Amino acid sequence: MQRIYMDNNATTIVDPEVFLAMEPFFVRMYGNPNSLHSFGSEVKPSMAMAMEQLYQGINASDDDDIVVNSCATEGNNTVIMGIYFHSILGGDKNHIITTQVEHPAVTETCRFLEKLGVEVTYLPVNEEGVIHSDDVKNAITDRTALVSVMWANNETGMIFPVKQIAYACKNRGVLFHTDAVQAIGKLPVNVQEVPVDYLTFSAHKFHGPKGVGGLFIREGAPMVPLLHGGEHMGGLRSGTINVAGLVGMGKAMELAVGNLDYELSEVLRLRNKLEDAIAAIPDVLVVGKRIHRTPNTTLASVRGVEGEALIWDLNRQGIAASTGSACASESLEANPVMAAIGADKDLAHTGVRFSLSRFTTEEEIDHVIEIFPRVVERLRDISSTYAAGGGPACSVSPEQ
Ligand SMILES: Cc1ncc(COP(=O)(O)O)c(CNc2co[nH]c2=O)c1O
Repeated sequence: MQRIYMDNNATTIVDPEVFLAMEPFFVRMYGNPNSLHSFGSEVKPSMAMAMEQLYQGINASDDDDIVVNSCATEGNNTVIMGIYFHSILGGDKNHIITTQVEHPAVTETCRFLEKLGVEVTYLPVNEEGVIHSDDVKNAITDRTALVSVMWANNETGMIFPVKQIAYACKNRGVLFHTDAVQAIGKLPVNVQEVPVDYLTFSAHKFHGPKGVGGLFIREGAPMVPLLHGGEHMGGLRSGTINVAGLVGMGKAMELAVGNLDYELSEVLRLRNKLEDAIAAIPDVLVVGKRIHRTPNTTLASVRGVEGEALIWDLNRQGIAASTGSACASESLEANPVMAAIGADKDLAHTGVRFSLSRFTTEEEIDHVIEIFPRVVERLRDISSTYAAGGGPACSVSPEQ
């Protein structure tokens, strides 16, 4: 059976060019870059080139730092815990601002700090799943140590007003972190235009390898390492660097930026073609206006069909998608994003997310368009909660 991968916000295929770039560093040039002998020194030029690709990819200046780590979860933890040690434990601040729809790598780190006495504001989102920059302005106090707001949401694809938020923080002298995992390779990310202090990303979200990520640190922004040990990354992150991963991430960044026009045209067209077909099904609503979303993502609420049942049935048909619900069962927690946007109790368990990539083909989209309505109809026929015409799923209707 032909399998179709539509879950690129979870992880992506490694671009073949990336794999080729990495291969030598597993089998021929495998030295530890910290070693003084030739096995160590011979890998340094390739590492330097990869770092340059990362700097160019987000338009970072030479005075800024990019710390290579294992993933965005590590990067998010490093920023938030580092601010705790620097500005809260070691300073007169005690407040962090974030949103209700951040990835758990941000929200769970904040919840951990609340146990240590830190005050955290989780800004609510509107029916589209985003906040307004004024929400941040109004939440900042003289005790605020950090604002952390994602560039784009992994479940809805909704894009946050990070430029306005960055300037609002700058004007109040508050440090700003953005989790850019779902923006790199889908949107232009330029840290000269958006004055963030910290920015995190993960290679496996833009066709690089799993297990390597990056943390951008603006010149002058305080940094307390999460991992201590040997002298690596200038003392900002101990641990022998993943040379092959860094080389792969650099190449992936170069390709991601180079394919941005394709992402914003062809991937967008294929996503919209799929979304139009999904939105045409009765009692199905797509979350968020397209103009405010990343070009590859669709989150749909399918009244009367639990998200988990939907993705399992799609999986049986060879189609890999993900649920917008953390889990579908009534007895388990509804998806915080769906709950946050005001979806009613039933709808909070019915989300299905499709996320495309530059490797998604028109034939694959046409196949999903053919299969998806049949899956919905089959599951609704056996649904105990669905009656046709059950009314709109939530307040947001699909927009062009
Ligand atoms: C916005 C965002 N931040 C951080 C992470 C964590 O990245 P990691 O540390 O490399 O794992 C993810 C992964 N998001 C998803 C992982 O699976 N489905 C997703 O939507 C994410 O989407």
